[in-house]
Amino acid sequence: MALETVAVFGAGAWGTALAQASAMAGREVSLIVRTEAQADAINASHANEVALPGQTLLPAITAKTDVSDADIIILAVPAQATRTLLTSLDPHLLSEKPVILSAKGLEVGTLARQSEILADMAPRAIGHVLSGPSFAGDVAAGRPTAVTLAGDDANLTSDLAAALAGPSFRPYAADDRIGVEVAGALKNVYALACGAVEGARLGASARSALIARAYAEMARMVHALGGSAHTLTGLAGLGDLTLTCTSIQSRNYQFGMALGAGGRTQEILAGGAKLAEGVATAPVAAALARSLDVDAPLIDAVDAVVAARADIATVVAGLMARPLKREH
Ligand SMILES: NC(=O)C1=CN([C@@H]2O[C@H](COP(=O)(O)OP(=O)(O)OC[C@H]3O[C@@H](n4cnc5c(N)ncnc54)[C@H](OP(=O)(O)O)[C@@H]3O)[C@@H](O)[C@H]2O)C=CC1
Ligand SMILES: O=C(CO)COP(=O)(O)O
Repeated sequence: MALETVAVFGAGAWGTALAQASAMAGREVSLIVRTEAQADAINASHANEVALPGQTLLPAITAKTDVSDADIIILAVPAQATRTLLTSLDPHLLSEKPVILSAKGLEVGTLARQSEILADMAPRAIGHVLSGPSFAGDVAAGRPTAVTLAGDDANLTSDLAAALAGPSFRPYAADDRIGVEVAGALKNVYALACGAVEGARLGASARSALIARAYAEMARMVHALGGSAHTLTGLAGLGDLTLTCTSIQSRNYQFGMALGAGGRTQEILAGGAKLAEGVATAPVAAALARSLDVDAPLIDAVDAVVAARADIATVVAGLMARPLKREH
């Protein structure tokens, strides 16, 4: 299968960074934007000043409002927009093509993972999931980054990883799509919690305890959903959980800090917060845990705080008062 040309849908921070990584790997890239004005601005300046200010984009990237064909399709819109985007695309564009899902979130209403949305909307597409510790700014600037790329066909996934790999972007091929995408979605929920710990000044010990217990909870969720808990030892699990749960660069962590400082979700959103996928995913993950009968006290705690059903002090007291148990 030819893997020369790439179309990236979604010209936010992550879509632009993945376009840049693809261009660094030697691919010819179409970055699909929503308006001609956006396309003109990006092509004239060789930069996406809205999404990634100050970052020069490689000449192999052309911004467009549409594309008729590409060997590799990357979807990089927010998790809640993936279905709408897929509704608008010509099914022939995706048919028998590798489609890489890069959003990290679960769909409100359906509780669906990104690859379930793709299977629903474009059953002939060959779904892959890309996740791992990777801030858009780092990837676009060529700072060393490693991610997981999971798909069902081992040979194709390895070929895709090779087609996107560059001197500073290293995708590891894997086969556990469920584990990779559940990890990517849930780490945003835990990043809200860790940010809240910081915002409420509960201390570094609390944050590390939270990360370790989040890992255990995530393993229960992945297992219950049919993925492999072993996947969590890798980039999409441990790698992204530690990055997002400890870095103030993370938008989810920043949102959590605002919650921890006493802000309410609606106020923080109204104040112009950047995209924090965990806000939409927390109630979905909580519903999923209930439907699977998985014990998920941390997801429940984040859900309660995000929905303003409880304050941080109350959920922390509740977590600390849970019956003592053996660690494993
Ligand atoms: N930023 C990062 O470091 C990383 C982000 N991700 C994930 O990537 C996903 C996107 O995040 P990110 O790029 O940062 O978010 P941004 O908020 O920077 O950008 C989102 C982009 O999606 C576009 N968009 C929204 N809805 C649609 C739609 N229906 N059709 C077409 N385009 C649409 C927006 O377009 P418009 O501007 O026209 O509104 C915007 O350009 C998230 O799931 C995030 O978790 C993953 C790894 C790293
Ligand atoms: O997923 C990311 C890094 O791997 C980006 O995290 P935020 O969306 O929290 O900024």
